[in-house]
Amino acid sequence: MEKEFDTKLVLQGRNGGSVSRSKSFSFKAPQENFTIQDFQLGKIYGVGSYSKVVRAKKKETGTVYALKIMDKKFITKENKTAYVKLERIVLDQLDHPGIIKLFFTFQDSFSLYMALESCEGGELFDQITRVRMISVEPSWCFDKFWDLTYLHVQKGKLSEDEARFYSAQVVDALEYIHSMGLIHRDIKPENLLLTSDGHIKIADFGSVKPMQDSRITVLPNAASDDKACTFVGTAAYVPPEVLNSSPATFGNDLWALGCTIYQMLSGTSPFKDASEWLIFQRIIARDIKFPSHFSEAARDLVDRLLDTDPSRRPGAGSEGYAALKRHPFFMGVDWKNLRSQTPPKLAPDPASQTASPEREDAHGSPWNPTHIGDSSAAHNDGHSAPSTPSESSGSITRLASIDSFDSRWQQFLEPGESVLMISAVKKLQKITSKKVQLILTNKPKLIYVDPSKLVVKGNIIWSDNSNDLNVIVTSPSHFKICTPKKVLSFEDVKQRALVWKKAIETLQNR
Ligand SMILES: Nc1ncnc2c1ncn2[C@@H]1O[C@H](COP(=O)(O)OP(=O)(O)OP(=O)(O)O)[C@@H](O)[C@H]1O
Repeated sequence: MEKEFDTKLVLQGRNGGSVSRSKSFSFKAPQENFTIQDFQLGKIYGVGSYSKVVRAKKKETGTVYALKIMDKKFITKENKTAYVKLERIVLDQLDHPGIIKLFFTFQDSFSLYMALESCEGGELFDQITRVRMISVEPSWCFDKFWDLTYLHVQKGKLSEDEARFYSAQVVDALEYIHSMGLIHRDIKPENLLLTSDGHIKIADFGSVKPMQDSRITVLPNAASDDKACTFVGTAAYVPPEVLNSSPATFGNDLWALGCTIYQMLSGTSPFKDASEWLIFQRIIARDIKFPSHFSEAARDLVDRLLDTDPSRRPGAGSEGYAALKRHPFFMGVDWKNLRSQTPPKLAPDPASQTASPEREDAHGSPWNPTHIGDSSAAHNDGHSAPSTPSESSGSITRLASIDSFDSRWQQFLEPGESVLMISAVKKLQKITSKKVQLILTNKPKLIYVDPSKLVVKGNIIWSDNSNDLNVIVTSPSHFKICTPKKVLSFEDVKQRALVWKKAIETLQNR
């Protein structure tokens, strides 16, 4: 697949229209002849819809990279080739301290590998939601079993100073991305990564859209789709005009920035609901509630960024980013020296405090890469790399978006059936717990699936009657699904226990 990058170029000229010419294109980040055996693999940083990102130390040099591993067959099957090519070529040409750097790529028969700058600080999402020892929340303590959990109450949001620091760095990087004629289209706290010293880097250019006058060289077949009825990105951050099939603009990212700042300050995205459909209704109705602790400046900035008219969002008008940067929320920000400012202290990942990053993944066991690379005996069909959610997927929960919906779960649906809510959760037993994918569909059907073996482990018998099916929330992340025959306990690390309850009840009362 990489060879195709070497073919004919399409250069998109500044004055619109595209110019095509034949030329061998040389990447800044070279295509190397490395193999996966040249790296010592460590923990899994994260799992995307078509990739797995792993900490990888080059044995020869000791340099640590974030290796984005993509299964060729899966990418082809899912028609993601254009997205992968575009991400590769865009990252190759971007050069900004606030953007993940691509160092080199390589491939083998099964996988494509991108060696990215590693962000040891994890996702901004985790900084927002990370568990901290703060206080006991008495109202949640009615279940003795969970008492210990409540000694570790989540702070769940950032201070305004922290949010200002991070959002200024995002604004700075976004200004650069937009100045290059690119729309990122998937700005959200999961794609804002932190270096070990706490600075922000924008990642995941898999949804990027070059504008007509982009300064980026785009290769044939690498431009992402612009089909009227689909959107790329993630449901909760998608702007209303995209739902109305308007063409993409820089304003799309500014809306997502508004949602992200709201989330930093409140702990949740502004448009939250039990299903994509309900989220879209809220977005279209611009149904925003501002928590009372928001300062006047924060509220005003978010309110303006979430303007239904994309051209009125600060940063999108004729004044460009100057209008955004001089907003009172950013008062005191030294825009020229952002990267030399002292970042907020990172809340540590509890799992990594006992684990050495080279040797252990986030759950305390070394990642076994048997399913990747040419030399792998286990990799006989090429389907397993990104298509298995992995042992770390418990922390990669997200609502499905139309475009990024993970096709793995489609096999559990009948024709015409669609997913209303899906989470990687832990099914809690007396002393053990098991990672499962909990899936609620419009049938209605409520099942949980073993994410590694991709087999249904349980079918919770549906009833519209709350006497036969009800959900008891015992904490922000813990809930029990009760049927006359049994009570099943789950933990959703992304604290969506109430969302699950609401989703099930909404469906019962439809
Ligand atoms: N350079 C990096 N350093 C550390 N972790 C990373 C890095 N790049 C990605 N990750 C982690 O891996 C996850 C998946 O990566 P990425 O978002 O690029 O994959 P994707 O398949 O494009 O995802 P998506 O489903 O959002 O399209 C990220 O959310 C992040 O947690």
